Amino acid sequence: MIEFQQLTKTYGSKTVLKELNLTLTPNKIYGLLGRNGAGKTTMMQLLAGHILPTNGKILINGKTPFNNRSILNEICFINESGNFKQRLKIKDALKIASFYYPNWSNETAYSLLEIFNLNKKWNVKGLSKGMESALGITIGLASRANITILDEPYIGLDASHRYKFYDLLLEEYENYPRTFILSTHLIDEVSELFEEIILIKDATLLLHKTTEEVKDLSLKINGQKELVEQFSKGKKILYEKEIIGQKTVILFQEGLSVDQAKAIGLDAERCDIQELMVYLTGEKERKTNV
Ligand SMILES: Nc1ncnc2c1ncn2[C@@H]1O[C@H](COP(=O)(O)OP(=O)(O)OP(=O)(O)O)[C@@H](O)[C@H]1O
Repeated sequence: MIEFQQLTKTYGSKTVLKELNLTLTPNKIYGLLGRNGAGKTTMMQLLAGHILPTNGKILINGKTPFNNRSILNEICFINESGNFKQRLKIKDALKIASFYYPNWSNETAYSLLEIFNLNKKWNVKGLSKGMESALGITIGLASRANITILDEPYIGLDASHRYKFYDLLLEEYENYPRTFILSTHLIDEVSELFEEIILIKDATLLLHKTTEEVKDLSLKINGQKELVEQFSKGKKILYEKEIIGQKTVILFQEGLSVDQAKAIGLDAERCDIQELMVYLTGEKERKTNV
């Protein structure tokens, strides 16, 4: 169980996270989402015990991770870069990780190296951005850490390797259930993996729900302007666009029915997560349409 309790992190006068409360139950794949600078990496650094909160607490099974070796051995945090010392060879990086993580799987590590076309004798120093990402993913998955945090580790990976990674992640998760926390801007590719979505905006938690719940809060309707406006009246509008008498609106609130919208002659469907995140985290959020 992971608990963020009234967690605040400031850097100088900047509040990066403000009185954040969040509880994560074990063995799920979480998507941590938000715009650039929203505070995702900071949250992950706090969880991984790399930094201390300014106020509030972060607890893993009731204990603070900072300086707590037994908890930290259960957490694998892979960043988008800079995970490994440049002077190491790949095999040394794997060896160090194997000492650190009690559930480490050498078999998984070496099979992933093969999948990602990495040679254990190569120096970390000479790796391309994509290769370094592949090494990060290899260690992240082979660690079998109870809490595996992947902060945009796909940077530089080509599409075919990214999709391979998504498959491998699911395979690992099914065979060895554990908590994965993934931060990404490639939402359309990854959102199917997420069981729950955590959305950070303006230093606060905007939303924490299952992926299905988030989708069910949305409704994209399209049709004759008057009909769309009639249906939208009193509802929260995230987005609207009008072209020659036709209107498209994205609504976001509890209790929106696809069938009800269709019954009055509108095209209606749920939104995909990528589209929703764009509008939910947008600069301007539309108020309720009255
Ligand atoms: N060590 C630091 N010192 C000062 N400011 C910091 C520090 N670390 C992060 N910040 C600031 O905190 C804010 C949140 O940064 P963070 O890296 O957590 O965002 P993020 O959501 O991960 O962004 P991105 O999606 O771009 O990676 C940013 O404004 C950043 O400049």
